[in-house]
Amino acid sequence: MANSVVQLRDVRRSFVQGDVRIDVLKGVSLDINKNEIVALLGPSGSGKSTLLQAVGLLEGGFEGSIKLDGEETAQMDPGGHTRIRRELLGFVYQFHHLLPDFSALENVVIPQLIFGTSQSKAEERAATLLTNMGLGNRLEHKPSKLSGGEQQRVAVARALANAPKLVLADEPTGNLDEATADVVLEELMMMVRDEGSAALIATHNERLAAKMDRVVRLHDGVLT
Ligand SMILES: Nc1ncnc2c1ncn2[C@@H]1O[C@H](COP(=O)(O)OP(=O)(O)OP(=O)(O)O)[C@@H](O)[C@H]1O
Repeated sequence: MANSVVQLRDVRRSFVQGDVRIDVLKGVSLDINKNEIVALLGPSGSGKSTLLQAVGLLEGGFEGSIKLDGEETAQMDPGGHTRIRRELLGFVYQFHHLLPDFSALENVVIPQLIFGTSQSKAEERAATLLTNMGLGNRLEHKPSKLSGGEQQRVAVARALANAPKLVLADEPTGNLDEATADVVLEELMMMVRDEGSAALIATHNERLAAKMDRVVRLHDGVLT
């Protein structure tokens, strides 16, 4: 479908260890439209991270069809997956994973340089994104000089640096106190909307999920 950034059909994933087999995803189908922000809820261990890994092309071992921006990724080689991750996707994790020796600005510049953007354009965009996240006066600060919420804002700016069509976020505010989590999530959603991206955001927080465009729930290996 022309309007869908994500189209999953009957995605399955099992883990086998010794005699034990766990069927985590038992036939997940999902469409996410351009500009749509979808909350992914489900109890601990229900497979939210596993599903994000499938959509993020971060691991193999999945069955079914995973179309991203209309392209079938299931039979692609790892080079194709790397290209799609770079061109289409942005990631935010529960822990920021910023580069500790680099400033906030540099953390948002570096992925753009890897993408092939010029230094000056990358710096300009990084400054704009960080300013929009309320960090205009913290550009030169290293992560250790920033609070948890500020670090996560930098991680959001970094995820959006290459203008991804889809942001995948795994418990992006799970490590923050309630008030900060609310603000950072609002900002993440605002930035995703401003950038014209879509997002799939795994969370345990029903209240925050209710602020998104749509809620899907993983239960017993399928989405409801
Ligand atoms: N590499 C692996 N090998 C074996 N089992 C795995 C592996 N990765 C995940 N699992 C299992 O798959 C199930 C789903 O895990 P997953 O991390 O996707 O759940 P989740 O919904 O994200 O959980 P949480 O909310 O606690 O982060 C769990 O039972 C987990 O133990």
